[in-house]
Amino acid sequence: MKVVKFGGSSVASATQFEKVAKIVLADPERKAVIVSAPGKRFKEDIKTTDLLITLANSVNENGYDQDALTAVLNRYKEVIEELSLDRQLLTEIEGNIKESISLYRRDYERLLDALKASGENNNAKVMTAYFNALGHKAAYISPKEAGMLVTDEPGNAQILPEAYENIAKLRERDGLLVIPGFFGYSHQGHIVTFPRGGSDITGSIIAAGLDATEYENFTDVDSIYCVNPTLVDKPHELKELTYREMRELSYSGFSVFHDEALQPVFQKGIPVCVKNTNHPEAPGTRIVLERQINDQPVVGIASDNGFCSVNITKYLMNRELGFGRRLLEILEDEHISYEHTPSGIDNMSIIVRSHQLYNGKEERVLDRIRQELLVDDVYIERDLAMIMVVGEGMKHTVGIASKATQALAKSGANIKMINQGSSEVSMMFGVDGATVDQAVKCLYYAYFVD
Ligand SMILES: Nc1ncnc2c1ncn2[C@@H]1O[C@H](COP(=O)(O)OP(=O)(O)O)[C@@H](O)[C@H]1O
Ligand SMILES: N[C@@H](CC(=O)OP(=O)(O)O)C(=O)O
Repeated sequence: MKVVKFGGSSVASATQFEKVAKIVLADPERKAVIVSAPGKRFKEDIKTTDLLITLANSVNENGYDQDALTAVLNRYKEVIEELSLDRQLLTEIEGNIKESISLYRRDYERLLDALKASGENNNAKVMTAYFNALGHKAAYISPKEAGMLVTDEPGNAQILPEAYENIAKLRERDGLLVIPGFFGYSHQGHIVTFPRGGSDITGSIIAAGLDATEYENFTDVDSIYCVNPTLVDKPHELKELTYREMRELSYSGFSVFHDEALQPVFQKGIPVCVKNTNHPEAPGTRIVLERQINDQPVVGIASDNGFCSVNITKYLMNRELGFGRRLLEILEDEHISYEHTPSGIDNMSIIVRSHQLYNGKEERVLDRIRQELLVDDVYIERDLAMIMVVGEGMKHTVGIASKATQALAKSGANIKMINQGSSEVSMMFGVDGATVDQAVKCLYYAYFVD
């Protein structure tokens, strides 16, 4: 039994729906179909999720922006009309969106989650109607019916362990199961969405719950490439990656597969195959527990912007018991998660995502560090980018770091920090945000071309 997830680009238009049906029906093992909300049809297009966010932002005491609602409805209208589906579906979609607006009008966080979730929810209903119209038995399964229980954190849901037992019961159901991605329900009865891009997470949870033999993730590229294909022309295709490699790469910028989507399948050892809806014959990339390490120690180079570093200096920091703990406690108190903590004997840097330090939080954190830890100096460095060089083979290969530092020097990027975890599956470099693209290109040439 396979679980198949189709990303936003794969369900963006009637033509894409036709490709999806062809793919699903070509293999009787494909049992559960997870769909995203309609994504971009062309480069400048706007994803339905973003249209829904605009709609949520327009809601006030007096109503909402009718144009914003029309923009959302048009995405479904186009598909319903072109596939000659029952127009009643569109009326239901409109009713469903208006109901969410009137229910949550005074609670922005819940409204936002309910509207964001409606993007995938309504698309799953349209997809089910399409399978039925083609004469195939398919049922729309709401995340509530599937028992997708999640934590009650709007926009940041995490699956609860009891959800897996609920999902397992779906194995007995006949026909295709069409399940909307991106959200679940909390014990409090609220719709709660996963982080952006979270339909990948739903697919992985359903695959684990159903004990699938494979999780197929259909997108708009033939495979996962060794660098972001928008940065380098025709980079190397990756045939196979381990879960650990993929986790590092997706966390660090390979947006093709959500990093939080690996845990559920990893725990069950279910292989993931990333494939192209527009070219399903291509073998795609398999993500597995172990792979044969070949003579290519580095498999990928990922990068991400939007970090900042809180740099702290205190003489004899190394002798002060509990310094690190108290510093991290301040961050915990302020609800800030950190990414890396490179350190020296008298200094420590905490790398955090910049969006967490806003609305006066930055000043409060600095003041607390000064007053509670009596540091000699503390300041924040913004606009940092992190580059991650990843590969299971790195730990057995001499000279990986020197190759990287030479390539970074050649690119003109100034290395602000280097971090290598004990797993030795990755090496991180912090550079100025403005220099990161050129840096990645030079690293790509150093490891994959030269
Ligand atoms: N290393 C990479 N390999 C393949 N695609 C990548 C990589 N890094 C970033 N991407 C981007 O990820 C995109 C697919 O992800 P996404 O837009 O989320 O697709 P979907 O619509 O299927 O959810 C690709 O079009 C590509 O631009
Ligand atoms: N539609 C949601 C969830 C998702 O996973 O979408 P996509 O498959 O288009 O990345 C988003 O845009 O975040």
